[in-house]
Amino acid sequence: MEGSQPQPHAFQVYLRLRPPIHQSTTTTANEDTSFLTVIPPIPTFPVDDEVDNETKTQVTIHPPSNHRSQKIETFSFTEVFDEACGQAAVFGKIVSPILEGVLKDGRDGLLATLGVTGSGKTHTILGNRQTRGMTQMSLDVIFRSLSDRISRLSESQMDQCNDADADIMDVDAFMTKVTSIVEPHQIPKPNTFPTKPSVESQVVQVSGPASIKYAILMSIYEVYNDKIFDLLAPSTTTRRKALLFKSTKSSGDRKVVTGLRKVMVTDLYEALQVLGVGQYQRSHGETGSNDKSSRSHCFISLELKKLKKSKLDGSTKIKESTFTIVDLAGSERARNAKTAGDRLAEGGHINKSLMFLGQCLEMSTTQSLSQPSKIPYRQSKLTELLFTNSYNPAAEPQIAAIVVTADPAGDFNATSQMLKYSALAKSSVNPRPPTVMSGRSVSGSSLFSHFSVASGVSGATEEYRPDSSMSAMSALSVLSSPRAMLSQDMVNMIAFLQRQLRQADEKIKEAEKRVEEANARCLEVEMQVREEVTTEMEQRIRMMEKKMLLRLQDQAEQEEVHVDRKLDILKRTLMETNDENDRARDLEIEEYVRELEAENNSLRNEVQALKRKRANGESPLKERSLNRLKF
Ligand SMILES: Nc1ncnc2c1ncn2[C@@H]1O[C@H](COP(=O)(O)OP(=O)(O)OP(=O)(O)O)[C@@H](O)[C@H]1O
Repeated sequence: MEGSQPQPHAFQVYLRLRPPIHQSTTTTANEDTSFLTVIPPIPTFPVDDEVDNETKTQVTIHPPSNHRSQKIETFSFTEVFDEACGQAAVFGKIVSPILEGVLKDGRDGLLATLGVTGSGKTHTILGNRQTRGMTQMSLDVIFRSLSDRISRLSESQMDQCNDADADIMDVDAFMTKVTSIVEPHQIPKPNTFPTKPSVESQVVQVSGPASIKYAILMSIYEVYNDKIFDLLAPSTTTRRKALLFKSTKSSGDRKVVTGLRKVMVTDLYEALQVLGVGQYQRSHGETGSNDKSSRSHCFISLELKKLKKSKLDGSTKIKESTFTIVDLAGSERARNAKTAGDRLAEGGHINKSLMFLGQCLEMSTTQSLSQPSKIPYRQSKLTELLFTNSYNPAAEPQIAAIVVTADPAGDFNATSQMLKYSALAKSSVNPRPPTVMSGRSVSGSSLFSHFSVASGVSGATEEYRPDSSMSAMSALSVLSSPRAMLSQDMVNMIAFLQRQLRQADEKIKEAEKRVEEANARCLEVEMQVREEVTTEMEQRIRMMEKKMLLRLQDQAEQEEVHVDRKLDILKRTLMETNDENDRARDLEIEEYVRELEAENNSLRNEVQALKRKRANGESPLKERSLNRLKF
């Protein structure tokens, strides 16, 4: 499964310890000021032939007794080089494999040193008066390996491979130009560079027909206050022009430093001349921590142009590979460095860029190389320069190594901080207070002779008892004296701890399996309960529906009876109303009839009376009354 594979890391990260140089006047020869211990390789049980039992990969740091945290931390690296390791050993283990990749496979290579100020970064990269650094040894190996294949670029070839607006120059023209600006005596002479250690045995066999040639271009630049400056283009004015880091037409997605001066060199002597100019031009300064402290991140770039002539049309195909050597400025604490003004501002820029580098390194140990977008390397010029080409998706990733340098007797806080973000893995333990074990109290002198480990989820506790008679005090002195040789007892104890860890691991896995099974069972039960609840609910709903229907029917019937009753009342009321009306009308008619009859009677009487009067010959007035009656 892809996710479970260990992720490839952008860098191999090595740790190199600096030997003590100046014995403090207040420190006696026996007094041990070191807070750092290299853990001897743990023998594998049973002995595994494939495991390199000589390679040291871990260190522990023990805080000074007055430090607020007494946590003992362990850091893992690709390999740890102790104080006794010289330049040749470091070169052989770290740089030789990179050079093989560059010379044989045409890959890009990167070597960088990282560490607190004064921890030995520049010493590793450039050496000192007596010893060569990785740069001189690399140049020596490159020229020895390519010897009679070294060539110069023709004008047209220069145009062909100049993708970054570079100022490509022959070394003679370059030295003439430089010495017209800089006093020649100020530039370190190549013959003052040491010749030791020798690298004759490290020569890389380059295969292919002898017609394949190589041209070598050298450029040196620095990142100072987050700006890139060319160290091979000395200026007559104090104002230097910063260079751009960008992608060009021919470089595609890959970013390159544009406008750089690139000097064509054909042998070690010429290369050392160019290196001398770069070293002279680099920003240095005196600080409280280092009297010749690097105040910038210096990049030395060696471009190998592989020239292959076509037999068909005589044109030259150019394949490029670059080996970049980086001497980073050291992180520093202003209080220790006793800096002010420009130096303080430089220190701020240095620390900031190193903080970003730390973030990128930490993330690159947890991220897959296939997810480069998640590494925040665009935060500073330094991280962009270091990481952009490591993650170049268009090309094979470069072979990259970081050498973290540390002074075991230097600044504890700064060094532990540096180890924290550069280590490939880390763990820590807090010295434990007296513990109650198996019903017995373990305290004081027996704390170290009885070592307890809670094993796995069951909480069972196993005890470690040393085979030999190592006393609590001697165990204590081993733990507090990092430089002391670790006894067989300690090795046994570590092996015992490893066994315990393995057991705990197995128990954790078993417990995880059980939790998974329990989860599955829970899920099953949950499904069953859900089904039962659903069925019961459906039954209840059906019953409720039935009840509701019956109640509605009841209601409807009652309504009907109620309405019928109302209708009856209405009918009755109507009928009663009609009867009363009829009776009233009849009475009225009767009354009217009676009135009419009365009037009739009175009229009849009047007619009788008139008739009688007429018969008796009475007046016309009386006749008129008679007419009215006729009418
Ligand atoms: N492995 C070593 N063997 C011998 N001397 C060493 C070693 N490492 C460092 N030194 C010496 O320690 C001193 C400080 O080392 P160096 O200048 O390389 O530190 P640095 O990490 O580059 O510091 P800065 O970041 O301030 O430039 C120098 O005198 C150097 O020669």
